[in-house]
Amino acid sequence: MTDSASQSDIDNETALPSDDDSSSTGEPNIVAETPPEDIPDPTMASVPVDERPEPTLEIRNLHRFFGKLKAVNNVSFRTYPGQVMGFIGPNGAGKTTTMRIIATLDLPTAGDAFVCGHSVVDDPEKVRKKLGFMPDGFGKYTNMDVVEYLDFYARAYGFKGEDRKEAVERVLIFTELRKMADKPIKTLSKGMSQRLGLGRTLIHDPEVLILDEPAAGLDPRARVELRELIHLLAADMNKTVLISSHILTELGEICDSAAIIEAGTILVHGTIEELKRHRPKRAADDLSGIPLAVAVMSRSNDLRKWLLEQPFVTHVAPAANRLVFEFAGDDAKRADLLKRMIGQGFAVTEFAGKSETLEDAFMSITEGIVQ
Ligand SMILES: Nc1ncnc2c1ncn2[C@@H]1O[C@H](COP(=O)(O)OP(=O)(O)OP(=O)(O)O)[C@@H](O)[C@H]1O
Repeated sequence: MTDSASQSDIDNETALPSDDDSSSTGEPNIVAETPPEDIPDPTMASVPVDERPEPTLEIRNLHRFFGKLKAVNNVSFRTYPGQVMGFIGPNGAGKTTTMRIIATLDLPTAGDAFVCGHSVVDDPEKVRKKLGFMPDGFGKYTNMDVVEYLDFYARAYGFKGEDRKEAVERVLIFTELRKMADKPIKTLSKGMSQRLGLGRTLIHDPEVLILDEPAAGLDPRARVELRELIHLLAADMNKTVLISSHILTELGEICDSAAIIEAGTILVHGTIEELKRHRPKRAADDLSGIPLAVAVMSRSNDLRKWLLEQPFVTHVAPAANRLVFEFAGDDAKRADLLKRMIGQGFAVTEFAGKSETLEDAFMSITEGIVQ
């Protein structure tokens, strides 16, 4: 897993601009790129560099400034065929700006992105053939039928005759919109409408899919259905999917890795398991530690008071039928704490590390910075 510390190490090694370099002009002053072998790559961490496949999506030192606002500030990552990567961050973090650049709808202030080896700066036409982009909000021509809409996009991508019919049919079947083919778009539910948007993105059978908040506004069933389609695209059809969301838990089940971005900078990039285990670096005088949970058959209030007096224990709080607290001691001290607790006559039924959710990770990694 990479975090902001290692990213800044890379910056120093490659003489990328410090914040101060660009504050007066709003222009980054890039003099060297991150060497490809140093681009964050959590899913390939255990694969020797010379045995790794070619990435289908590679973002290299991407910057996009709007005046002095650093909407995207030195973002780098890679993904591969058959992988789903989550792009997670609060509002205004820089997700859409990054995705628009990958989709060749905007140009970077500095840096580059490569789709199947083609540069978005130098070869946008080649990128567009390989890439499908589903934006946050998209026009739907609501008076058109579903089939007309898909046919329109198939024409736009240059399909003719039987090939066009086949492309539309393939998408209708994949998105399970076949039975809605002749219905006007305005009669579709939000979930169906999002599936149609995904279908439009798939009409030219791209290798890389960029999906900006595709699950926003969907009810739980529609979310599950969309998630299933995205899983199929990667697992069965070997596509690379970059998907953004505010909600980490939503992506946990389908993503191979996720990058958490805030204020234009990737804070952490890792596999989902790595993100769950992530602990922010703490100041030397910060006494808080790993979260633990303890349950007792009775005398919970007494235990709470007792815990508050113990060394290395902080943040004691009741949660459901348990007490949760943070413990800064090592394993031996943790074992000693349990021994003394039992020695005090507490009937302990559970003493364990509190399981971390992706939401816990998101909250501990991001700070709520708004630029
Ligand atoms: N064309 C533009 N001109 C000026 N500022 C912009 C422009 N586009 C985006 N921004 C700013 O760049 C920052 C990043 O915006 P972006 O839309 O990429 O964030 P996001 O992570 O996608 O947020 P959300 O989840 O709300 O969509 C924001 O502060 C936004 O206001």
